Amino acid sequence: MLSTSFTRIASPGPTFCFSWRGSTQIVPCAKLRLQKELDKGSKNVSAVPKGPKYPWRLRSLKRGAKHEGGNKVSEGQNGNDQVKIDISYEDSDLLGKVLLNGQLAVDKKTTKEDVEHVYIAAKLTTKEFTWSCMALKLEDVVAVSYSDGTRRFTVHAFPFPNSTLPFKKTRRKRNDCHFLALNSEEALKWTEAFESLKFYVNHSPHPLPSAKRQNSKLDGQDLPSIVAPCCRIGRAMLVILNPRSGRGRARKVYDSEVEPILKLAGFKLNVVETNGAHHAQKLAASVDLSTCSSGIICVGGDGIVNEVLNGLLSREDAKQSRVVPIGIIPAGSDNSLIWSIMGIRDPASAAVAIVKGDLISTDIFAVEWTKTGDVHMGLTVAYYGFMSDVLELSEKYQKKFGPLRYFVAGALKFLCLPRYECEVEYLPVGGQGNQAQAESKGPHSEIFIDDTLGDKVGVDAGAKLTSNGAFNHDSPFRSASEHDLFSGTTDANNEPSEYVRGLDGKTKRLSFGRGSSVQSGNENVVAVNHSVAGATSPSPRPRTRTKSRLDRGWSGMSPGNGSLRSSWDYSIVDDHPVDLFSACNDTTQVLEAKGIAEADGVLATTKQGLPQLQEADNEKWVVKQGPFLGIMVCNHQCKTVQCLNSQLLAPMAEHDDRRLDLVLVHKVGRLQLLRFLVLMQFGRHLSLPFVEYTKVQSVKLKPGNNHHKGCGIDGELMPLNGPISTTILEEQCQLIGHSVFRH
Ligand SMILES: Nc1ncnc2c1ncn2[C@@H]1O[C@H](COP(=O)(O)OP(=O)(O)OP(=O)(O)O)[C@@H](O)[C@H]1O
Repeated sequence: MLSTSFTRIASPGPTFCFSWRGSTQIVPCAKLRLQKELDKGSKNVSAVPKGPKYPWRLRSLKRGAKHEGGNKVSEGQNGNDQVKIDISYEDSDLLGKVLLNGQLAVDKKTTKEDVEHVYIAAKLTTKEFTWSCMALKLEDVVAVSYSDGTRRFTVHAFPFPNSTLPFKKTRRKRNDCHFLALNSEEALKWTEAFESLKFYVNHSPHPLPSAKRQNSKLDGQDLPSIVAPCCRIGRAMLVILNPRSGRGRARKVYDSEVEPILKLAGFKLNVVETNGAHHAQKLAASVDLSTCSSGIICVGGDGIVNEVLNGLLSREDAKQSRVVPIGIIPAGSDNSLIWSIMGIRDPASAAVAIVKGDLISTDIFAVEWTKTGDVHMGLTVAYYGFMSDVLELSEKYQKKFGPLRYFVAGALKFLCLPRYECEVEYLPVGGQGNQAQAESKGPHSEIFIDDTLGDKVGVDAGAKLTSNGAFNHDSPFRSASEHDLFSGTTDANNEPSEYVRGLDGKTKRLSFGRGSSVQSGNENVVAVNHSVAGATSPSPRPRTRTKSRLDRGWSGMSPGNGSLRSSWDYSIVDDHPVDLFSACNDTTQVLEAKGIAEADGVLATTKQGLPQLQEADNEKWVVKQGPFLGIMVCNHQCKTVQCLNSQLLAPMAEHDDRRLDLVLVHKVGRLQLLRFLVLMQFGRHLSLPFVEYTKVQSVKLKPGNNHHKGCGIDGELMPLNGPISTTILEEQCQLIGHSVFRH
């Protein structure tokens, strides 16, 4: 059902309102056109809103006539003054299914006896509540109040006020609409209809009958003759509020904008203010879950949500705590999580979303400190480099500048732009690794595998090799499965291709398990480290050999883009440790070592059927090292509300795709960094040649010998005193709310 109406109100101009997807819109151009038509006294009214937002068309609608499609056009009571066009699209679900039709009067709440209530047609659909030409979107309705046994009820809504100014920030405002039903049974029907739509009904007792009321004719009809609907049991929630969030106004925001909504909707709230860092984490780790059965609401920034998540997941009863839903009230500096996932950034909208009670499953990533085994979970982004330095510096300015502290710290860091040496290893999703490499436009010179050869063997010809890739034996980037590989398993995917099968014996041996490509920033040499079992494998002897076309072709030559995990590389350096960040100019040494290792038939002898082998079969780790400006591992788009609305760090990220989006920003000068920051405001920074973007399953990072010893996880500064690895967890967490993009 699509309802369209335009009304001439007080001033001469008619307003043209139409409802589309449950929202009432004013169309200025249509308004003008309609006004012209009406002023001309034309009997034909043509309103054709254009564009994808308004896919329907009204053409040549004659007042009082029947539209060709059978849609009824009814004339208003006052001739030209009010015209209501009611277009029924029976098959469409624009305004939802009709639940209840009836007559209601707007309760003027006056004590005067002689006030006459005019009953008008009202309708409740699954999307809207309409009476006369007024409409309330149900997504704005929070609760209904009903005085038992009377014919009065109130619908509490928090809609956005209509604003004609495009840049004006609008806030939801409370709008209580009071109604009088024809009798108490009718009133109960209405409240029951709302309740069937999962709205909370506040039942207040019948007001004590005053002498006046007892005499009243109307109240005679109010006598309760039916049982009141049973209202839902109040939902118990723990509210953890960070009073220092944002500009330190979280408490005020909560009291004025959030609590009234939650209380109206029947929530039982236990509000606790944090008294310092990690308080929220401790609370979430120790709270009795039965006291917050409906979830925990975090009032603050992303940091407080992160603390609550980590607290919940650290519990012994993790099975139960993991499913505790988390609600977010954005009162912090940034609130990237709720803004990116739900498109909500004002506290009242967040509260309304919590009231609706929908759940959004969101991926969780875990950052593990390899040396200590410590794990910290995150929902938004883990980063290292410029951003973590800015975060570190910004903490100094928290009190002085509030949310602006990031700008101040960013500007200061920008002036003394450091370089961040580190090694990044990642596992791309679905063979993206090679593609990512092929498309990589980094400023470093790279050597590509011979395209012709690559084509011939049916591998990704784009796989490229750069060098500098020597890794220490004790490289941290070894997960459980890597250890298995490390202990000498081969990759099943590294069976020789048809092409390789045709090669001579030595070359054939050399063709196993290529593909771990190492990209370095600066050197245009090739390093393909291939190796095998540490302890059990014979010690590979370095041998000098010149780089041949065939040598270059080794990398990535296994069928199906088979690449060996880079962990294979470590073992070869086992006996020949090479400083990670020293330029490995003598790449031939590495190549040679690889050749020897394989020539010695180590691969064949070390294959063992370890359980993780299958899992590792198709994994192709890509290693990059060199100076970077930033390494960001994003779990969602990472929008921020700091600058423009269009700013997003990872434009292609999804919060629930079980993937991480890796953004690598190579080291560039200030001007280029400025370009990056500006383009990021429009989400167009990926086009820059020094930016790489890959969807990954896992990322490992080993910081170089920098002075930068911090990384950020969801805005929390963490020490980075060793290598870390970031992976998506199997489990997801539940955020309370829904995406506004859905509507
Ligand atoms: N009472 C408190 N006093 C000082 N710090 C606190 C207090 N409560 C929590 N914190 C710390 O403040 C950190 C940041 O809080 P939060 O993320 O809520 O606000 P924000 O930094 O303003 O917002 P955002 O993270 O979105 O930028 C939390 O991680 C927590 O460690």
